[in-house]
Order: sequence, then structure tokens, then C-alpha cells
Amino acid sequence: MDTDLRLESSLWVGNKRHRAVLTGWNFNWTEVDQKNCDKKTISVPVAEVVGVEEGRVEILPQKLVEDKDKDFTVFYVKRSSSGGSSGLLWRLGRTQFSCPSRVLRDQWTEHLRTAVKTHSPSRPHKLLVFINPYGGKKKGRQIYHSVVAPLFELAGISSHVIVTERANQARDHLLKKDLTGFDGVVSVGGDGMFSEILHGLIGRTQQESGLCENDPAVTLQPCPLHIGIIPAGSTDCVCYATVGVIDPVTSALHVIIGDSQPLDVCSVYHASALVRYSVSLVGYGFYGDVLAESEKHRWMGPLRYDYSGTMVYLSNRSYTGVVQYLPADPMLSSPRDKTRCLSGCSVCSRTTERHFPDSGSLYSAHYSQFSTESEGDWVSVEGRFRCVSLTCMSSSCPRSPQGLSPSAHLADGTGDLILVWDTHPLSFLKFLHRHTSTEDQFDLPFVEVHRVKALRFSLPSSGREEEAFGGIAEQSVVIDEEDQSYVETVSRCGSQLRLAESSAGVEMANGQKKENAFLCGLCCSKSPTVSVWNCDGEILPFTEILCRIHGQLVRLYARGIEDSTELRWGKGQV
Ligand SMILES: CCCCCCCCCCCCC/C=C/[C@@H](O)[C@H](COP(=O)(O)O)NC(=O)CCCCCCCCCCCCCCC
Ligand SMILES: Nc1ncnc2c1ncn2[C@@H]1O[C@H](COP(=O)(O)OP(=O)(O)O)[C@@H](O)[C@H]1O
Ligand SMILES: [Ca+2]
Repeated sequence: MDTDLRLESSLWVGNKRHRAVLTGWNFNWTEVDQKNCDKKTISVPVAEVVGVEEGRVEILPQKLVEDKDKDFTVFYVKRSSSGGSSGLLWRLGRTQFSCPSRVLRDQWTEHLRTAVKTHSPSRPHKLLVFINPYGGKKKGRQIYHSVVAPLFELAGISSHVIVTERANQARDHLLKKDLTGFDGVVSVGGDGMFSEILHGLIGRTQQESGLCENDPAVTLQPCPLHIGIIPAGSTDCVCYATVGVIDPVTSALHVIIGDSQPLDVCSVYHASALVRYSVSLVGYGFYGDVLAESEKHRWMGPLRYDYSGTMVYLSNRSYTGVVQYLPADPMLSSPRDKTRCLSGCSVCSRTTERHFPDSGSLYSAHYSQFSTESEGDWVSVEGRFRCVSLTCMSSSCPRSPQGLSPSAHLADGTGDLILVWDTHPLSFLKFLHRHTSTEDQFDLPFVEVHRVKALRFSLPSSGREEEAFGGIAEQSVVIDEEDQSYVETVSRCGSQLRLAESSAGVEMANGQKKENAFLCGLCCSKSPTVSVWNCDGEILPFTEILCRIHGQLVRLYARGIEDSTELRWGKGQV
């Protein structure tokens, strides 16, 4: 096949003659000067060609075609350094070639298109796109239409676009509507919007496989549809941790070329029922309190987290709890081994081989370690914590470029459990501050980190009594089967607070979340005895939970973070 695709000829770029070669998987062109000496070669893997068009074509800011019958234009991925971020920015490269004849031009366009089809078989043809118009700085619609849609069109991708009108619309659509013909689903929004799509796709896949999501021992079926993320939210942690930059063009190009990044997912249960799934943070204490407080200040946009973070820090809280965890195999990796999960990560690849031995087939995963694990393997600790965090990935974001656990892996089937014991406020600030630099946040006497497969959190027996009388009391939980929502009545600081929540979050109208008067600890003299869980930016209505990590349950249109030193040393293409 490759020999059939080989093509070599002289082509002109501007008024300079070039030697162009297509070898099947690679397309390159080299300027040839008058003395026939070769100059710098530009080399593009065929898998990174975005489109091939007849004529002299430009697509941005708007499509312009100069129909010259001996010319063609190649669009491809071009890398550039991203300044402060950890990954590489991808841009749309464009080169216009002139041929000596129309016959040769047609030969080039045909060969290039066939090479792309052959060497890039997993490119999407049809996508379902959900835009949250209220996410982040409310620019989702604009970002999609001005930046992403023209690229999808150039790549010949057809997309069905839904601008959401309410929270959970995307999740419900994925759970109930016909998805035939779609290769993937794209989220234009933040971590909350991604989470809706995650819940919709995982739920749909389990329904279709007849699996019970409420049973923590069940091995869930991986989702057949890929998820693309176009960042337009507040934290954009999932995008940052899987691509390394927050940039809609880079993300759109990963979707177009059909990149594939498996991702671990954590399922969270309470009282033998599934509560939610998470890919980044399941956090109790500080991160739970920050989220609860931030919901009151949604109007501030992304800044709400900084404001609420400061307020919660000043309120100086800690909480008692019993933490039990199931350690992962320490021979495979460690959260303190100072490695980073980068594109092509060997730790994650070994997990793929272990879990999916007949490579590539998502449907062969019939392993279940969870149910066979004996109780004796669980480790238990009890005490007073500033925060308890579980993260399946590094959870890096622009605010914390190394993330909550810098050496965590995207797809190794484990999560990192970070225990921050109660400590002096200034020591806790030191811990928080280290998230913004490369200093090791685990190298502190009051911090522990463990690589785990599962986690249980409960209140100490004394705490449970306190909870019933002083803090949160889970008085009634009514599950509404129809839209999977529940209404919970809780009492906090003696006052009744009714939360109307759906399983994917507190109900919102026009981007506003229902106010949750959680931080009464800031104004009341009595500080609350229990915190709440922050599960990828949603508040969980239960304190006692069980979490289990499912290796590689979903796939993103991404490839992990590309090492920016490769570009510096000239290994990157172009
Ligand atoms: C002193 C500076 C401290 C900086 C600490 C930064 C830690 C950042 C860790 C970020 C983990 C992110 C995990 C992802 C969570 C998201 O799913 C989720 C939802 O995102 P969405 O709204 O885009 O949908 N986002 C969140 O829950 C936000 C958590 C953000 C926590 C930021 C806390 C800022 C703390 C500032 C403390 C300042 C203390 C100052 C004292 C004088
Ligand atoms: N049309 C809509 N109206 C109100 N809320 C919505 C709408 N579409 C999605 N949502 C919800 O908005 C929440 C926040 O969205 P997200 O895109 O993550 O923005 P941000 O990063 O700013 O929080 C998500 O939980 C999502 O379920
Ligand atoms: Ca992981």
C-alpha cells in the first residue's frame, strides 16, 4: 500500500522550487536552490494533515479560494511553544503548492487524500457537539463558531450542534437519544460540561451492555464514542491535564486528526448506589468548602475560585474522618517518583497491555480485581484533616501547572490519594502555595500521598453523632427515577436548608446555580463539623462515600502532554 502511495516531484512554493516527497506516512518538501543544494526540509506526518484543497485556499478569518488549476493547498498541524503552559500549542499550518501541470496536481491531491485515509483511520466523520453558552466567560458559542467550526469544515467533518438551554441537557440527550452514526461527542465548555457528557456516555454504554452501575464490583464497559473537549470553562482541568494547554485551536486539531487518549474514571458510591463519576478531583475539606462557597459567587466567573479560596483559607477549618484505601501495586509506579505522564507514557501503555491484551479492542475488558480483593488489603487511618483529595490524573490547570499530583497518570488504572493532616494555617498555606510552583507539595511532614485503586471515607463514630445534632443531617433523600434527580433536605447550623439538586449538579437557570448557604461557618461562631465533597466541580450531598478507579473507561480526542523540550531540540516536525 505504502509503495503505491509514494510520489515524488518538483513543486513550487511561491517562486522557489522544492523537491516534494510523499512516502505513504510522511509528506515532506525541501527547497532546492540554483546549485541544486538542499535546504531545510519541512516534514509533516500524514496523520497530521488536516486537509488538502485544490487551488490557493485560505480559511481564516474567512474562506478564500483562488481557483488556479495547477495549484493545491495543504493544511497541517504546526507546533509552537506555548510560553507558560506545560504542553505545545498546535496551529494550522498552510502551504500552497504549484505544479507544472494539472495532471500532476490531481495526482498529488489524490495521493495525499488516500494517504490520510490509510494512515489516519480513526478520524471522526460525524460529531455531536454540545455548547454550554454560560460556561467560563460565556464565550462558548463564539469560540465554537469562529475558531472550531471552520476547522471541522476544512477537515470534512459534519457536526450536529446543540447549544444547551439547561443544565443536564447534554447528559440526558446522550442517555436517551439515538446516537447512530456519530463517532464522537464534543464538549464546548468547562469541567462541568465535560462531566455531563462523561455521565451521559458512561451511563448509556452500561445501559446498552445491561450492566448495573450501582454495583461497585461490576467491571464497567468502556465507552465506544470518543470525547473531545474545546475549553471554554473556568478551571478547564481535564483539557489542561490531557493536552497541556488551554487553547481551542489545539484541541480542535486533536479532534480532527482523531487522536486517542484513554482516561481513568473514578466512580463514587453512597449506600450501595452510584452517586457520580469523576476524572479529576474528589476532594473533601478545603476543596469541598471552596466549591460550596464559590457557588454563591458564580457571577464573578472564573475568579470566584480565588475569592472563595481566600475566604475558606481564612476560615481555617479542619475535619475529622476515617480514610480507608486499597493501595495500588507499588512496583509499577509511585506518586513520588518525579516522573510525568507524557504523550506515549510507558506506565499507561503497560496498563493498556495488562487490561486490553488484544490491543485496541475496547470490548475485551473482563477483568475485575475489585470484587476479589480481600478486606485485609485495605489500609485505614483516622484523624483530623485539612483536606482529603483523590485524583485520577495530575489535575493540572492554569492555576496549578503541575497539578494536585504532578506524577499521576492519565490511564494507569489508579488514583492518587492526598491526605493533608490538620496543621498550622501558615503550613497549610505553604502546601497550597507549592501547587503554583515546581516545589514538591508532598515534601511536608503533614502531607501523605498514596497511589490507590479504591477509597472509603466515613465519619468517626463521635463525628457521626455530632453530624446528626450539629452539622449536616441527611434527613431525606427522594430519588426521582424519571430525570434521575433527587431532592435532599439537610439541616446545617440548626437552620433548614433545602437543596434541589440533580445527580449532575445543583439546578441552574440561566447559568446561575441555586444558592447553597454552606459557609455559615464564616459568619456563625459555630464552625461546621463536616465538609462537603467536591466531585469535579459538583457538590456531593453525602459525606460517607466509596470510590473505585476504573482504568481507561473513556477515550478523549487527545494524546497526553507533548514534551516541549522536543520542540526546543528540533525533534518536533516542521
Ligand atoms: C496560594 C495559592 C494556592 C493555589 C492552590 C491551587 C490549587 C489548584 C488545584 C486545582 C485542582 C483542580 C481540580 C479541578 C476541579 C474542577 O473540576 C472544578 C470545576 O471546574 P469548572 O468550574 O471549570 O467546571 N474546579 C474546582 O473545583 C475549583 C477548585 C479550585 C480551587 C482553587 C483554590 C484557590 C485557592 C486560593 C487560596 C488562596 C489563599 C490565600 C491566603 C491569603
Ligand atoms: N444552558 C445551560 N444553563 C445552565 N447551566 C448549564 C447549561 N449548560 C450546561 N450547564 C451546566 O453548567 C455547569 C458549569 O458549566 P461549565 O461549562 O463547566 O462552566 P464553568 O467551568 O464556568 O463551571 C455545568 O455543571 C453544566 O451542567
Ligand atoms: Ca490514573
